[in-house]
Amino acid sequence: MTHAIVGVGQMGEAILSGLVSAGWNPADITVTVRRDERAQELAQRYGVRRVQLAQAARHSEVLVVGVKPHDVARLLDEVTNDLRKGTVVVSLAAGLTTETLEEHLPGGTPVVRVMPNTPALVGKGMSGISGGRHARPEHVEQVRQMMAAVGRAVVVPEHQLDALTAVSGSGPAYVFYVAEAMVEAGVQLGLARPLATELATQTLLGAAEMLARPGVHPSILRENVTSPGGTTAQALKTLDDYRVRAAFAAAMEACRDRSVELGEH
Ligand SMILES: NC(=O)C1=CN([C@@H]2O[C@H](COP(=O)(O)OP(=O)(O)OC[C@H]3O[C@@H](n4cnc5c(N)ncnc54)[C@H](O)[C@@H]3O)[C@@H](O)[C@H]2O)C=CC1
Ligand SMILES: O=C(O)[C@@H]1CCC=N1
Repeated sequence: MTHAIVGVGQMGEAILSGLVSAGWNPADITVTVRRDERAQELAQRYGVRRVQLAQAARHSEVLVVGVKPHDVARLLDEVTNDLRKGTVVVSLAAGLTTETLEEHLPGGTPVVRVMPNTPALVGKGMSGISGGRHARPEHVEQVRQMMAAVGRAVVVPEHQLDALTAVSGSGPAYVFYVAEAMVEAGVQLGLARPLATELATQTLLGAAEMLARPGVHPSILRENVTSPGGTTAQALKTLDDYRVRAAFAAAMEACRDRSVELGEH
């Protein structure tokens, strides 16, 4: 019995890489990909075996569906006749509800919806997890353990997954966006690009580690950097003048709404 990943793109590979780095035996993981070169690449990089979709459906304990939301229904329809009774189907797709997923699978199939993020690649992922109608607590726990191997994983009521997507699923992109903005601004100020990149990256890394310590709050950490009448106060006032906080609220609301919309089709 294996864990199968069907559709190994950005997110599927991040989870695969995280699991192998966490010590999972590659022999226990199969991948289903369309292109031969991709199969060879994944075999070389992680030591995993490629299987056809029907075989993944027949022999896996957990089948992770890592294709784009609009490809999920077609894939589940293809899988449904071969699916082993008891296989837990895991969807990574933004928006798609467990109810929709269940409609494309044999009655009684345990379905677990996961909203991961790409830092799973480096073992620092953050996943939200919800079980469908036929997922028993042990199925949800099995998936939680898989995602906990590549970072942190929380079980949440399904209606919260759209909002969770806006914070952690899409969140790494906001951080990369901030990193880009800081690097470009540093270059504008006359710093060489490699130096600006090193300064911004190490600053984000250090700040994130400080945030992750128990009992701290972002507001206190920010205050600790902000000397009265000093440089940071000027920078933060300018961010407020540009309504960056409001922009985050609007961006994350749009993200949540798009997740809901993806689930409606
Ligand atoms: N990229 C991210 O940061 C996150 C993505 N997700 C979700 O993960 C899923 C995948 O997203 P990405 O990895 O970004 O997309 P991607 O486009 O990088 O990967 C999807 C992969 O599925 C493959 N594929 C499509 N149909 C297939 C089939 N029938 N058989 C085998 N392979 C097939 C494609 O060739 C591609 O490699 C999406 O549903 C997305 O909503 C969730 C959280 C974060
Ligand atoms: O942009 C997307 O739709 C996916 C889901 C969360 C992150 N990436």
